[in-house]
Amino acid sequence: MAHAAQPVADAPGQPLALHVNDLSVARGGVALLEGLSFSLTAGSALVLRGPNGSGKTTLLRTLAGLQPALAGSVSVPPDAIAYAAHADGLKTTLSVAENLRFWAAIYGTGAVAPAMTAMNLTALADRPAQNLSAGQKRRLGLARLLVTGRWLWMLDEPTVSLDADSVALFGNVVRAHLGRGGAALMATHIDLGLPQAAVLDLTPFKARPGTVGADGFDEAFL
Ligand SMILES: Nc1ncnc2c1ncn2[C@@H]1O[C@H](COP(=O)(O)OP(=O)(O)OP(=O)(O)O)[C@@H](O)[C@H]1O
Repeated sequence: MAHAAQPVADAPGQPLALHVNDLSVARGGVALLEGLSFSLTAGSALVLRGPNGSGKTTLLRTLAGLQPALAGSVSVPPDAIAYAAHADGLKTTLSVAENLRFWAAIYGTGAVAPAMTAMNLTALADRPAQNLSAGQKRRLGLARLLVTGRWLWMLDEPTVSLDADSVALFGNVVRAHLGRGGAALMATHIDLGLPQAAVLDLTPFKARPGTVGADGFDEAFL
């Protein structure tokens, strides 16, 4: 019987760590990955690799709590995770600074100015998000990570639309996050220049053909 991944709190006094055990994930009623186990500790990064359609986004969505797992356990609850998806999720009529203040209020943090500085947004602080270029929107979506105060970042192709300088800027942001004891799990084809990053190839965890995933889960609002 399929069941959702069970969040398990990290043991008190232990360093922050993500432990994924025997996880199976599906999308659209088709099982994609099965028997996946890995760990990610504070201060480190893990890059997901696998061909298009192999399930990198599906795995990140599952860990972030946007869809249930078919089986397995995840040691970190979704509310410890900051997820930067393909979509930037901006409030289009709010300015850059207002977007960040909005999220900072949601997450209970206040550090908007450093987030704008880190992603080179200060000069754009008063511009409505709907008037930003694609790369500027992406910079704002990524700056949001900094105001979440969450230690575990999950990044789905974070560098899409970014120019070389912005990729380097974001690499610095992730490095600083790791240096503060954060961690990052990411699907990316671009080298962010993270010496701490390990690679997890999802190919060996491809679900057997014909394996049927959970059905009837409504993704319409996710
Ligand atoms: N909303 C959806 N409904 C049904 N199937 C979907 C949906 N979204 C994605 N899929 C399918 O799920 C599979 C895994 O997609 P996913 O986006 O997780 O792969 P990926 O490894 O991130 O791919 P890419 O490298 O192209 O970004 C693909 O076959 C895709 O067509």
